Amino acid sequence: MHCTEQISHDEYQKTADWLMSQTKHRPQVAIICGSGLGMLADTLKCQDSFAYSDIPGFPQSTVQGHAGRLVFGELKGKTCVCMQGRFHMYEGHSLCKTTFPVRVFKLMGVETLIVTNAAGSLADGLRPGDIMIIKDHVNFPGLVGLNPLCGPNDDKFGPRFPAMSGCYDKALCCLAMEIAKQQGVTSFVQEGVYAMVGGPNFESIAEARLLHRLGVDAVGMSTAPEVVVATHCGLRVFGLSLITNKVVKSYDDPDSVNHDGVLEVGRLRSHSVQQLVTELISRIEINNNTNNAV
Ligand SMILES: O=P(O)(O)O[C@@H]1C[C@H](O)[C@@H](CO)O1
Ligand code: HPA
Repeated sequence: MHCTEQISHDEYQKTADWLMSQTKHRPQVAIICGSGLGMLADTLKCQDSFAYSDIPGFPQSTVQGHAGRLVFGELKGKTCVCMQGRFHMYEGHSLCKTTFPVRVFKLMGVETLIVTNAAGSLADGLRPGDIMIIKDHVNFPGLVGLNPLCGPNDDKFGPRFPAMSGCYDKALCCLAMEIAKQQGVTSFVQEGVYAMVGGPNFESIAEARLLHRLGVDAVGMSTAPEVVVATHCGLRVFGLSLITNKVVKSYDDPDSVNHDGVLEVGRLRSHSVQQLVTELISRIEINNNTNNAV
């Protein structure tokens, strides 16, 4: 399923053209909201909003906590587009479909992608409620060939063999840490490595121990394919995980994770996540790459 579906350049372009015919906003920054983090769109001013079901070519969100709405608007002098709801491989979408919006954003002129997610912590120093700035990822599905870039390469988007060594922009990570200092929240903001697993089940204890031994700090079920596609087409990427639970690593630990708990931590930390992302966006430098504006 993942490697056989192909989406033509024209299909991405049609969706981008349709959106640009419906809104006057020309976004420079795109935000993908993780589980329970849809409130990031609430800060946008002068909003134009579209249900995914009304956007030609867009997949549908099926997960609770992912509203399924694309919101355009202004934030601190930047034009943004925000996905209130992302697509996951475990929903049955092909990886081309889960990452479809990223290429549409590229065609609309977006330069910077901000990805957010809910994740479970493996590192002992990461607690529920902490914000982890993603410095790198382990794309487990990608390592076994479940990669949105499988199939014929579209050279108009990027090269056949893109490097991923700098896929999370170092300068943006540093800027976010600096902002965390200025906002006085360093006690719950730190950097780490995110690993994507396929889901939809949470990890077994043996799996959790394996991930821990491999040096993974937090685990989730998304983000890496979006970042791979964004990096391939030259977008600058910033990512953060909201740690919503610790991953159980001991057979003696009676704790157990569930999706409602994940969403609840999102609600509790929404203000801090919003403040960090808002300030980051206000301080991002834009190149005003207008090649795709209509
Ligand atoms: O979209 P994200 O990665 O934030 O969602 C996480 C992973 C699962 O979809 C869900 C589990 O609670 O939250
Ligand atoms: O513990 C987790 N594992 C995988 N994905 C998750 N998303 C939120 N928490 C978790």
